Amino acid sequence: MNKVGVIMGSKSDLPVMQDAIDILKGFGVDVEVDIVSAHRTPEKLFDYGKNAHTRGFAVIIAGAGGAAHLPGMIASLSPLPVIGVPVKSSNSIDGWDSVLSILQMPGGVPVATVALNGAKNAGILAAQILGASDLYVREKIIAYKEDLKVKVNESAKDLS
Ligand SMILES: Nc1c(C(=O)O)ncn1[C@@H]1O[C@H](COP(=O)(O)O)[C@@H](O)[C@H]1O
Repeated sequence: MNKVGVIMGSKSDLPVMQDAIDILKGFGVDVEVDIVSAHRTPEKLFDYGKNAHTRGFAVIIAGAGGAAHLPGMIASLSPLPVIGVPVKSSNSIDGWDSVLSILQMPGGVPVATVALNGAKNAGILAAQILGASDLYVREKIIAYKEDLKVKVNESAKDLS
């Protein structure tokens, strides 16, 4: 099965990015996690972006805070779909710096951007991309959606 690469600019992003890792593992998807920084490890960034598609990855989730250039730079180098997770880092401008850095990509280089700290949705979206051609993962997504519905309906029962 194809893997999902989960990368982040710093280990300090891990508490947020863990949500993507957990949900993907729950769907039975292989995940490889790494720290890659456009600013601090530019050579590693270049190598990762150029070679991810030859290493068995089908989708890349990239999370970063502040001047979050990691997702966009990976998208510029890789033919794979890139999902960007804006992370609200400790010295951020309320997370807006990261949101805008990841969201406002120039035409031709898309990054599918989720909400601030929205790593869980990034994981679900990555699984859905795999599920377009992988029946096993698709069935997991269908079951997940069914479970969401059941939980909401059960929570509504408690109201009366
Ligand atoms: N935005 C980037 C990039 C990048 O875009 O390549 N590399 C690190 N960072 C971000 O800097 C913040 C603070 O990092 P530290 O906690 O290590 O100081 C993190 O949220 C990281 O994603």
